[in-house]
Amino acid sequence: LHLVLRRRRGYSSTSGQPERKRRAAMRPSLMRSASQVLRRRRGYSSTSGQPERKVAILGAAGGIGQPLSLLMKLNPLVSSLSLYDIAGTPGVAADVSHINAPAQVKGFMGDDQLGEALEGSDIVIIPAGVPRKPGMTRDDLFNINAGIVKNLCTAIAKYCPNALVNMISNPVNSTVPIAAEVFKKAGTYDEKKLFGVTTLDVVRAKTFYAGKANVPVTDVNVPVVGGHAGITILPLFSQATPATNALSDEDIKALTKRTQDGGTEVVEAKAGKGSATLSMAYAGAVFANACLKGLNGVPDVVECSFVQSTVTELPFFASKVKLGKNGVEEVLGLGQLSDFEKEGLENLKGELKASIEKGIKFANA
Ligand SMILES: NC(=O)C1=CN([C@@H]2O[C@H](COP(=O)(O)OP(=O)(O)OC[C@H]3O[C@@H](n4cnc5c(N)ncnc54)[C@H](O)[C@@H]3O)[C@@H](O)[C@H]2O)C=CC1
Ligand SMILES: O=C([O-])CC(=O)C(=O)O
Repeated sequence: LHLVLRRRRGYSSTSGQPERKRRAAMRPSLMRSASQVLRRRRGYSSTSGQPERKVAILGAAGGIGQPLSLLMKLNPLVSSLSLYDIAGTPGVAADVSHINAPAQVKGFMGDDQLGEALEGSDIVIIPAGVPRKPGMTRDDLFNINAGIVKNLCTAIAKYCPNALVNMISNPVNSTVPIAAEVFKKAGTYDEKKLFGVTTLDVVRAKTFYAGKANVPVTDVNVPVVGGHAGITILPLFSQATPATNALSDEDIKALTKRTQDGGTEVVEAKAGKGSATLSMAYAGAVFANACLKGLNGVPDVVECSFVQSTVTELPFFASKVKLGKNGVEEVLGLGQLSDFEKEGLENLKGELKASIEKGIKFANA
């Protein structure tokens, strides 16, 4: 009886090993080791079979940086995690490095370690810079954050010009154009590799829609287009899935406004102690994971992001983007818009254009 039970559970009647293992053991060992050597030479990990991927986080000791470091350490697609900040990274790196997940963690602090932090990176995530306090707009952060982003991007152009850049630092509507100009000047600009992270807008739109439409939040998808500040954030609830006719025009207006003001809602609730950090770390990890999957050749990876674009007359615009082995594979169009969304689109263009131009002007000053 014991033997019959073991066989039913998938154990071989002869070796006593589970069938899976026994089949692997029968493969010619020479062929196996030759293919392993080849895969390792091509940059594949010897243990996971995934390509080796290095992710650097700049601003890793901050409110977003710390939980984002934790989430990226937990991502099985990351083999090397480089944590950079102007202060505090030795502690964050030591702490995160004790987690028994595969990524090798190293901390880097200060300008002279920035090059080493960046070298060989496949993805650089930038949550460096100051956050808002109540009463401020994201544009009020420009004076400090524009310079920080400019310096960090100058180093990226030098040390890892082929990396995908995930820009979180605000104002995203200006910091992404700043990065583009810095890379153009350095001769390294590739529009397929520069992303403004707008995933938190999508995360919020999904959560708020699910709550109002009373549908399971994990099933929900909502594209969010435009930019990442106030009215430039345009959720397309007419394209939300699962579709519902339970929402009135007033409901859609209220959901749109709540999504646009989501950042301010958190800033006010934190009452001077910064802006969204935990939900942003989650959103940043979702977007970086999508970039990693794209790099690794997973098909049909689509996320919204603020990228160089011809979807409208503006040079940068957030919309659905298909991610691939080189970053952006395709910038997808807006699809069918409701009249309310068409009006929102026209209304956002002035502010978004001005923010983009402000960034370009700063980088070239
Ligand atoms: N894209 C988005 O959806 C969101 C963007 N943000 C933005 O993210 C940025 C960071 O926010 P928090 O983490 O809350 O701020 P924080 O002040 O807690 O952390 C920022 C970190 O950046 C570091 N830093 C400053 N200058 C640096 C430099 N030159 N190189 C490397 N690191 C440097 C600081 O030392 C600090 O550890 C802010 O600009 C905020 O507005 C925040 C939430 C959402
Ligand atoms: O509102 C802020 O300042 C931070 C941010 O971008 C967001 O939470 O969407």
